[in-house]
Amino acid sequence: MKTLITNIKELLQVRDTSIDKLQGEEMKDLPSIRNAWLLLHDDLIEDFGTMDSLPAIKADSTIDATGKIILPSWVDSHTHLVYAGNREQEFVDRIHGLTYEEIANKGGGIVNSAQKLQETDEESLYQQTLTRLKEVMQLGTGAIEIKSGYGLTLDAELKMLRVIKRLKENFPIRIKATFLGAHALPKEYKDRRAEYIDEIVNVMIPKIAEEQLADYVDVFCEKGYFTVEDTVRIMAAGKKYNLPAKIHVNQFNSIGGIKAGVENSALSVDHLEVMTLEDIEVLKDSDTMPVALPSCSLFLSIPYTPARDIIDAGLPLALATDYNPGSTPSGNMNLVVSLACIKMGMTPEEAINAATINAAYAMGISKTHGSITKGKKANLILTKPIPSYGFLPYSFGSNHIETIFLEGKPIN
Ligand SMILES: N=CN[C@@H](CCC(=O)O)C(=O)O
Ligand SMILES: [Zn+2]
Repeated sequence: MKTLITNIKELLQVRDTSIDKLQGEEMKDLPSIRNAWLLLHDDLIEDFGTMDSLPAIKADSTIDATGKIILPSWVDSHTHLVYAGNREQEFVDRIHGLTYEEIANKGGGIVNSAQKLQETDEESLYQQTLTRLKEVMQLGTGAIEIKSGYGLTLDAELKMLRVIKRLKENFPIRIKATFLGAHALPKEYKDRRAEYIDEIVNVMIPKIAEEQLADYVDVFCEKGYFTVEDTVRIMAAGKKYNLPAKIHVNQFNSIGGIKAGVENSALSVDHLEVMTLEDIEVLKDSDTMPVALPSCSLFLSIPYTPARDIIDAGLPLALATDYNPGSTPSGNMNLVVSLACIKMGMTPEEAINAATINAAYAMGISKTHGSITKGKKANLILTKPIPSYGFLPYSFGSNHIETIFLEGKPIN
């Protein structure tokens, strides 16, 4: 099946050779072709060029994209899409003055979600999650990482990971699963944190690896949650089972999680709202992708990741939503791209690079996703008629998407 798209006002993020990631100055450049054509063959990008050099192509269908822009679909490399119910009450508690930390200390937060999830059967959890997945696909997300971490028992963590596996099987979106057993200390392990880490390392990771339910491991490395030492133990256990790390670090405090992540070849270090000069220094010359989650900063009223300091130091940066019931009940990558420009001083070019090619790197799929490159997946956003690509982050809160193509097929 061949689909030809013609008269594209601008085809964005065109890369002739597949690149892995962009860093520092490179992020300022967003290569594009104006007045372009694009040919899709089954699920892949076959070819593209300028309209004045359009060859004779026998396509099964042709789409005229006059006035419209095409870019690779968003890649959301950090989400907690599987959860039960919601935490609306905590939202209201915060409006009344309680902090995220105070809510967690009185039994709310992650353990609250864990209790709800433990009481929810797998089918209901699957149904609740697929509603969210369909929603983010309509918002232009064409690849997504999904974490466990609201189970906190072997059975409940397996239940979450099985839901992710079913989603992988049933939807055209690319999904990677991350095991986040160390998201919060379960109540039953109060004052026995080392024993919970033992359970994660000796029981949960081997079982999950045996059932091939995860691609990565994660830890919430933060004061009051898990220490750098715990994080290192879990990353080492993950490595043994071929599960690289993607970790939560520096959300509220800088405690050395970034250094530990880099030393253990973490694929990404995520959150980074609180960064020291040393944290930035340690990321230089590493293969670890820093990931910012600006809609979490918006929702919790906490600092935004210092994108300028990171990029101006020559580092790469990726953007993701962090979609979860507590700190970010939104999976809208369009909003994330806008916030990156409005609140983090990123240019539209930097933000789009961060939400496509660098985000693909952060979930280990930059060979197949994140740019318009021959042979990559035909996962695309076709916009409505808009004046320019800068209009996407500028005109925040509006939906500029006309059609989403996943694996070469329109899904809306
Ligand atoms: N910070 C840790 N985990 C999630 C929030 C989890 C929750 O509050 O339910 C995050 O990335 O923001
Ligand atoms: Zn998160």
